[in-house]
Amino acid sequence: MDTSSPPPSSPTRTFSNPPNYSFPHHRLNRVLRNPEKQPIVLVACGSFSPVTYLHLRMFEMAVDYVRQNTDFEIMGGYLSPVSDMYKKPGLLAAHHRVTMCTLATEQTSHWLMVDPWEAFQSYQRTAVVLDHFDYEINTVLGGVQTPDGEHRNVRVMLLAGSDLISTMSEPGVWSEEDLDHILGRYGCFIIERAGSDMDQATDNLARWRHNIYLISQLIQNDVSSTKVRLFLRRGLSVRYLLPSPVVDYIEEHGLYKDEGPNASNSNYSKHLHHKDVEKAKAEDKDVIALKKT
Ligand SMILES: Nc1ncnc2c1ncn2[C@@H]1O[C@H](COP(=O)(O)OP(=O)(O)OP(=O)(O)O)[C@@H](O)[C@H]1O
Ligand SMILES: NC(=O)c1ccc[n+]([C@@H]2O[C@H](COP(=O)(O)O)[C@@H](O)[C@H]2O)c1
Repeated sequence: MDTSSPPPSSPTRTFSNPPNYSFPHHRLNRVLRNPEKQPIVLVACGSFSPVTYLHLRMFEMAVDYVRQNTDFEIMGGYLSPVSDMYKKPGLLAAHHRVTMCTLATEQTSHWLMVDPWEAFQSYQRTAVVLDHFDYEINTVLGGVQTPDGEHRNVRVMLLAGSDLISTMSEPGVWSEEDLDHILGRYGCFIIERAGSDMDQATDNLARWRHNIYLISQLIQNDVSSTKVRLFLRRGLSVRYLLPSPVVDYIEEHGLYKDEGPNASNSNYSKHLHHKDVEKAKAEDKDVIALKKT
């Protein structure tokens, strides 16, 4: 899939919703605690196949960073699982991924939510996904209020790992207009990821530096969905790497026993990111190590 085709500008954007869709906002905080702060919402886009504790930890790391280093106040956090049309290897059907994310957020967090908007329709670029959040929160819901009842617009911000941000310097993956839209208009928090150099990842994004917040992982965690899928294929335990309800769901439905529908997807591999090549190499090494045991 060519993920870099040029966007329409957001003011004229119209959004197509999946059938029976309604924007989840049951945990969105609608009143700022501190009127001096700028209200923000965190959005993590990804495969979440399956969701891991690390995906959830990213939000908690962002909370600590925001409190200690910024004048933002976080009003809510969303996981936005990608569409099946993304056709990434290992991508399980959207209904399973959305259910696992919902189990994880509803049962282990009191503030995170899952938005199934992009999951249940054609592929939507990240710039469009952020516009959708902006539209739902600021236009449809009318933003948030200060304790005195004054209206405030919420700033939508992307939350991502440094591997994702490093793909922003790879030709053909993101369009320049989308980068300007995502990093110029919205901004992002980048979580350090083992094996991905944060400085290198952001070197080519210098013009948007003021909108890019780098968050170091003080406790290193390199759990990835790829490794979890590998373990499951090999019949190894993944308990305590993922929330228990997610492990139970995987077991009940016998998920990830084989490589999945997009295992040798040449369409995706045309745009295979550098990080995926590295992951595939690491996975090969892990398979060899596991075979020896
Ligand atoms: N260990 C990690 N450290 C930092 N960020 C991470 C980590 N794992 C995932 N992320 C981030 O979480 C977001 C969602 O990622 P995604 O679901 O595609 O995860 P993934 O674990 O990289 O998946 P896969 O292994 O299938 O490629 C991305 O922004 C990704 O960079
Ligand atoms: N041009 C784009 O909008 C673009 C390009 C690459 C990845 N992404 C997004 O990044 C997320 C994670 O992708 P990967 O799992 O391939 O790293 C997905 O939600 C995907 O839609 C968006």
